Amino acid sequence: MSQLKPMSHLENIPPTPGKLKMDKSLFTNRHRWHSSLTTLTFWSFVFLGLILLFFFRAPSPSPLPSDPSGRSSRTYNWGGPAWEKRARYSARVRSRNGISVLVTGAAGFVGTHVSTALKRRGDGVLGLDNFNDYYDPSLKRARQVHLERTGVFIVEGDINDSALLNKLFEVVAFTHVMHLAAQAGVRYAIENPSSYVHSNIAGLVNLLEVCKSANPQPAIVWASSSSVYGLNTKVPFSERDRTDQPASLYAATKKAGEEIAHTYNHIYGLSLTGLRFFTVYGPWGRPDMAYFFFTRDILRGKPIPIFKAPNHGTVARDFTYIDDIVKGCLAALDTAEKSTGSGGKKRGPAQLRIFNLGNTSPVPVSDLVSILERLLKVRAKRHSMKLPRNGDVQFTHANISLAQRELGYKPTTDLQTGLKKFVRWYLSYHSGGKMATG
Ligand SMILES: O=C(O)[C@H]1O[C@H](OP(=O)(O)OP(=O)(O)OC[C@H]2O[C@@H](n3ccc(=O)[nH]c3=O)[C@H](O)[C@@H]2O)[C@H](O)[C@@H](O)[C@@H]1O
Repeated sequence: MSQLKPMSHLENIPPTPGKLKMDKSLFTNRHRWHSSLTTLTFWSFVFLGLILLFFFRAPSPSPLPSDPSGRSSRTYNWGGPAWEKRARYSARVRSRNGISVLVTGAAGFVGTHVSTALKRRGDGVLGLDNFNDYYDPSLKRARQVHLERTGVFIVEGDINDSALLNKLFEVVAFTHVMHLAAQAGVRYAIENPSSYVHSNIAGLVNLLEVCKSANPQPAIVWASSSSVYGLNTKVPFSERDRTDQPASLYAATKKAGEEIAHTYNHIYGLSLTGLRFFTVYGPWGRPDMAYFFFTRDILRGKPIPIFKAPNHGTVARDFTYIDDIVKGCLAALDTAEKSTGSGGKKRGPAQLRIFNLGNTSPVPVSDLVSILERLLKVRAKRHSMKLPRNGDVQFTHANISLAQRELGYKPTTDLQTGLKKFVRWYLSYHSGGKMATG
C-alpha cells in the first residue's frame, strides 16, 4: 500500500496562486505539461523502485501459514536430486523386518536418541527439524553432527510445511512416523504462547493431514506429556485419570493433541500412539530443563532457585532417564498396528493408544540438587522460592502398568545413576569434547 502514497500525494498538491496566473499562456501550459511529465516520470521511477525493492527483499514465497510466533518466517532449502538421494539413503531399511521411520524433531533431545537407536538396529531413519532457537541451536547442530556420523540425515524444515511433508512421503514410503517435534517447556508458554499453538497444534494437524493422505498411511507414535495430568491429585497418575485441568498452555496443547489424535484415528483410520513422557533427562538434554541449568549454575557459583509448594509440601518429579524413554519409544513403534485407511479414507477401525512413560519413583527437586552437588563436588547456592503459578505443577508420579503390559516397558535407571551419566556428558561437551557420547 505504501507504494501508492507518492501518487496520491501528488494528486493532492493544491495548485499555487502563481501557477494559476501562468496557466493562461500556451508556453507556460506546455512548460507545465513538461514539468508534470518530469514529476510523473520521477514518481513512476520511485514507485517502480519501491516495487523492485519489495520483491528483492521479501523471502521467496513460503507455503507456510502466517505464524505469529515468528517460527516459520525462516525459509529452508530442500529438494533436488542430491537431496532426494540423501533422504532415500538415510531412510533405507538395512535389517530384516526393519521399519522406515520419519523422525520429526530429530535434532531435539529425545529425537536424537531415538533416531540413533533406530539406526543402530538397522531401521531406516530420516530426520526432520526446524532448528529453531528456543534454546541454543549450536547444541542441536552438535546433535546433528552426531547423527550424521550414525548415518541419519536431518532435513531442515518445519512440520507446518505441507509441501515439504508431501515431498518426503513422495520420496520415501515411511511405515512409521515418530513425531517428536514440539514446542516444549511449561514456563515459556507465558512468554510465547503462539509458538505452542504453531508447533503443537497447527503442526500436528498438518502432519496428520499429510499422513492421512499418504499411501500407505504410516503408523504414528508421538510425544504427549505428563503435564496433561495438570492439577490431578490422584497419584500415581494413571492413563484413566482426568486430564481436563491443564496448568499451562503447554499442557493444554498436548491435551489438545490427544483429542486431535482421536479425531484422525476415528475419521481416517490412522494408527496413533501418544506417549506421556515424565520429565526426561540425560546426556544431550535440553538446557531449559532444571537439571541442566542447575548443573550449569552450580558450576558457575550462581544461585539455584528451588521451588517450594505454598503448603510447605514437596515439589517433586518422576524424573525418567532417556535410555528408558528410548526403549519405550521403540516398543511403541514395534507394537504399533498398521493404519487402516488409504487415499484419505478409513477402511476399518485402527489402533489408538496412550501410555505413561515414567520412572514410578518421584524425587524432590531439593534431592536432585543434592545429587548434583555430590557429582559436581560443588556446593549449590540454594535459593528457596514459592512455586510460581506460571505452569508448574507440584508433583508428578507415573503409574506405568499399562506400558509394562503392552510395551514391556520397564525403566531401570534411578536418578543418581542417570545424573552421573548426564554430568559426565555435560563436562565432556563443555570442555570442548563436543563428540561426547551418551
Ligand atoms: O514431564 C513432562 O511432561 C515435562 O517435563 C518437563 O517439565 P518439568 O517437569 O516442569 O521439568 P523442569 O522444568 O526441568 O522442572 C523440574 C522440576 O524443577 C522445578 N524447578 C524448575 C525450575 C526452577 O528454576 N526451579 C525449580 O525448582 C520444577 O518445579 C520441577 O519440579 C519438560 O520441560 C516438559 O517439556 C515436559 O513435557
